[in-house]
Amino acid sequence: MKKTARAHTNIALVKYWGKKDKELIIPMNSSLSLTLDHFYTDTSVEFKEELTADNFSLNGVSKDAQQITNFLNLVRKLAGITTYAQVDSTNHVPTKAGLASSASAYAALALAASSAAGLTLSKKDLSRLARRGSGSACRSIYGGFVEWKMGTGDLDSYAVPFQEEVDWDIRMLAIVLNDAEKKISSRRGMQTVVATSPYYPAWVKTCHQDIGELKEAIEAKDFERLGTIAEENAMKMHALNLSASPHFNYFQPETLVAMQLVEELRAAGIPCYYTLDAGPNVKVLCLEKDVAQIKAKLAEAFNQEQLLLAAPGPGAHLLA
Ligand SMILES: O=C(O)C[C@@](O)(CF)CCOP(=O)(O)OP(=O)(O)O
Repeated sequence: MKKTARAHTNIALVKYWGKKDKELIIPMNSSLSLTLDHFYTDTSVEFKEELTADNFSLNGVSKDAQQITNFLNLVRKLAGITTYAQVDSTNHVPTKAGLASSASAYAALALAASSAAGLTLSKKDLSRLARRGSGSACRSIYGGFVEWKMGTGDLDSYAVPFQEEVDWDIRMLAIVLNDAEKKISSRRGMQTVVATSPYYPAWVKTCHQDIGELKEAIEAKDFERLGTIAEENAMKMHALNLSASPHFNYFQPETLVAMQLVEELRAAGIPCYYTLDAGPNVKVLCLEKDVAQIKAKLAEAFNQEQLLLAAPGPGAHLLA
């Protein structure tokens, strides 16, 4: 039976940037993210006896299905089936531009594939399954503020909702600088820093502290504190990249221009903070009431269609 699921991407405020176990995708530290409404993936899966291999299409274009097959093998094992599947995915996320399209993609695939295979997984087990596709995907099973508890292995490394109903006018304004493929994949980037950055042990320690303080800031609705923690955590993550060997970074000239404009806005009294992932895009954390002024300032360097506004979004759910 064909099943279709929708999952939204999430942006980490305390980042996942390094694996303890590459095969099972166990992280070196816990992370905490905000699921967004604007960017999502719709994926349908149908297991069909007549297929002789898995078929995969992305945005209507047939793609290599190897990664999908590796993931579906986990589902087939759980369900005790050997049938191949037709998988069709539509991404409403600028692909591979650091907007974590893999997060929404694998969360939607986990839900659609497990449902189509006749499984009714708990959200915990759905999060564990999504994690095997892409680490950050385990957080997109839930909406709002979500914590990925690092755990020690496959059984206890999964996301839990921290605050699914966000009654706060917090917004994320993504400045899409370049929706081309990013230079260094997240997978390769984090592998390099774990192996070579002298700052890596300090990163793990600081994330543990940041998560505790971030939770306090969310509970207190202290936006300045939340923004400061998120912005500084992102900079610490990118410091790992700059201190790796070979060093690398995801910045483009426009990335620094965007960061500077946000700093000028803050100096003018508008609370807004930036975060960056494995791409040149800058995401501005702000409050609904300040969006117009922030967009006006960013217009100094970017046109309006580059500015994508997102609010807190829902967890993964079946559409059909
Ligand atoms: O989302 C975050 O916590 C921070 C990042 O987005 C980068 F800034 C990491 C995303 O890594 P992902 O694509 O999940 O890696 P995978 O497990 O190797 O597939």
